[in-house]
Amino acid sequence: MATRLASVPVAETYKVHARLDGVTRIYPPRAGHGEVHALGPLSLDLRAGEFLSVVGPSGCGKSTLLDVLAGLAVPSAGTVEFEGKRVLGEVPDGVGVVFQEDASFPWLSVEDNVAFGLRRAGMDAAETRRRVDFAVGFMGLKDFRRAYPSQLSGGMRQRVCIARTLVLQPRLILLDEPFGALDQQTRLLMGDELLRLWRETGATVLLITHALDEANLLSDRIGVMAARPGRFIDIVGTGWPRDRDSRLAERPDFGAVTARLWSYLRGESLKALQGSSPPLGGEAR
Ligand SMILES: Nc1ncnc2c1ncn2[C@@H]1O[C@H](COP(=O)(O)OP(=O)(O)OP(=O)(O)O)[C@@H](O)[C@H]1O
Repeated sequence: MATRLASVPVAETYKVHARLDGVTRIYPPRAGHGEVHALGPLSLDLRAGEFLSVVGPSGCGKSTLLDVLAGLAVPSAGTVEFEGKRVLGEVPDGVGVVFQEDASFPWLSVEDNVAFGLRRAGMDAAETRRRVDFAVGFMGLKDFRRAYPSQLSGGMRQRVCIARTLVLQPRLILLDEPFGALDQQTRLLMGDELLRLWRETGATVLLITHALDEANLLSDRIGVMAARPGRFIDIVGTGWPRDRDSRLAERPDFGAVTARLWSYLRGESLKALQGSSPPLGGEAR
């Protein structure tokens, strides 16, 4: 039986884990540019314990959606809730965020990087050690715990960043293109790691990605966004088993889901390139 980081899997406690309701985000004008209507109106119910990916053309508002859900950006209209409480301008307890860029601190060893957030929060040394040991072992970094980021590959540095989020015992994990800078093979292996993390912690996961195959492989549902301002065109359910891994791509029915995603995105990507988009409803529940 695998060790769970969260003591009770979220799916046993909540049905809807996080909710965006009629959310828009408009960036104010800045030097030489008018305001930017980046997002919405958009609604989404994130189901407890699911793995949901979001895909969409470049600049359609995916990162803005994640920032608003994480409490890192305040919506211009609409509401955001996590575990039934309003999210108001700060990352709620229980939410962990992983970004694309290598956010490890180069002057700290792997274990000090992983312990950083816990120490800053004033956690006692014994509990910090227990959690760091678990996260370092879970992410396959045991032999590198005293190494510095400059001594690690890009994939391993990204493991450090995930371990740093994992020690916070997040019940909702938000990832913004976490594997964007990695080569294809490392990306596939990291995808398998992420699936294992999702299964064994029982957390809810929302992943932003450009890679349609990655979204297909990893997800229970895939939200497809229209060109800016980002709204959902559709939420595609994959129906894949929970104990999936990258071998899923060998199934004959795998390609049909990716093809469906691409059929949506082809037109939207062209619109994004041409700088226009049609009015859409934006409801996805
Ligand atoms: N701070 C800001 N001020 C003004 N406009 C912004 C700001 N941040 C983002 N934008 C604009 O909002 C739109 C959505 O940006 P966002 O980064 O959310 O899109 P994205 O889908 O994540 O893009 P990509 O796929 O290229 O990473 C873009 O047109 C972007 O230029």
